[in-house]
Amino acid sequence: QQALPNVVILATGGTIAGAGASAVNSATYAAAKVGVEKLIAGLPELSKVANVRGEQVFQVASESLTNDNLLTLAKRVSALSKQSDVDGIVITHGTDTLEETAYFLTLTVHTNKPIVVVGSMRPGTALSADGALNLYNAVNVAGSKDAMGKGVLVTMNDNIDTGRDVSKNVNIKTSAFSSQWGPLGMIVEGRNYWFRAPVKRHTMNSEFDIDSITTLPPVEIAMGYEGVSSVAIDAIAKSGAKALIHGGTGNGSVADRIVPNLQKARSDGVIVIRSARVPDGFVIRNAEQPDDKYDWVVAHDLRPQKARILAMVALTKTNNTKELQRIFWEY
Ligand SMILES: NC(=O)C[C@H](N)C(=O)O
Repeated sequence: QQALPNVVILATGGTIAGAGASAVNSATYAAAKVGVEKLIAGLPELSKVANVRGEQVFQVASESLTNDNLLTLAKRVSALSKQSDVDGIVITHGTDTLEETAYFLTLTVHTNKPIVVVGSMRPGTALSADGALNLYNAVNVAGSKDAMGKGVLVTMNDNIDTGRDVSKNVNIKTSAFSSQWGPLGMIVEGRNYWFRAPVKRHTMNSEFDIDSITTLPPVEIAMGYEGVSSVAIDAIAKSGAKALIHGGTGNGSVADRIVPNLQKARSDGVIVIRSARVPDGFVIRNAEQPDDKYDWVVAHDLRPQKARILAMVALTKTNNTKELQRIFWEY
């Protein structure tokens, strides 16, 4: 229909494409089973809000996605966003790493058009399955003029969150996703209600562009915990990783016995980035550790898995630690 927006659904798998043996199987099921055409056919309400077409990009549970998958998906999103017959793009995705893909797209796709990443916590075969409404909301937001220029968005459980801030904070339950700095708004019966807009650099305003990124450097994560040893750090430093994210305790603190190992990693050329394992953590530069002296970078408010995404993207442009720190403040 001419008056309706054109929305493309890129399907990648996950629980939103999952199927269980019975309606009571909300947690025991196989992810990534149902194809995109069947997802669309199962939701006739979509045809009233947008001209929808689907593409099956992958069919995997999101915990198994790779860096190459990320590049393939982002390049497809970028190409579609340049087409005049595409008004918005929805990506159906498993929820386990949805926040990482959403942040990667936020950083690398240059467009004002709405990009919405969506998943579900229950397979479509389960009682009170959440995927249909989440997808309906995603298509609505992707086809909305008022969603333009707000970066990559996530529509889970009636909320509209930014791809940058949102994380999976709960499993099993449908209230899985939330943002440290709050949602941007919510969607009810196909209408968007906005309350705030992102201020961190994203999409059109990003210095990174997926069209000129061909590979991502290896970046690994080592967690901090009581009784931590240097085993993970030493192994990562020797692996050829370009950066090591330390998911530190509390304010991104580092056990005194592993500080020399991190210093050694840095002097061997590995970028050391201090993050916090606290879900709503925040790392202050030169608090807890003398980052200037050690030439380390701090991850600002990013969780280890989000810091890894930004580090990979940033390292495609620079390995200067001052520049990397600027990037961590700005994105
Ligand atoms: N709810 C989900 O989608 C979980 C699933 N393991 C996935 O990420 O693909």
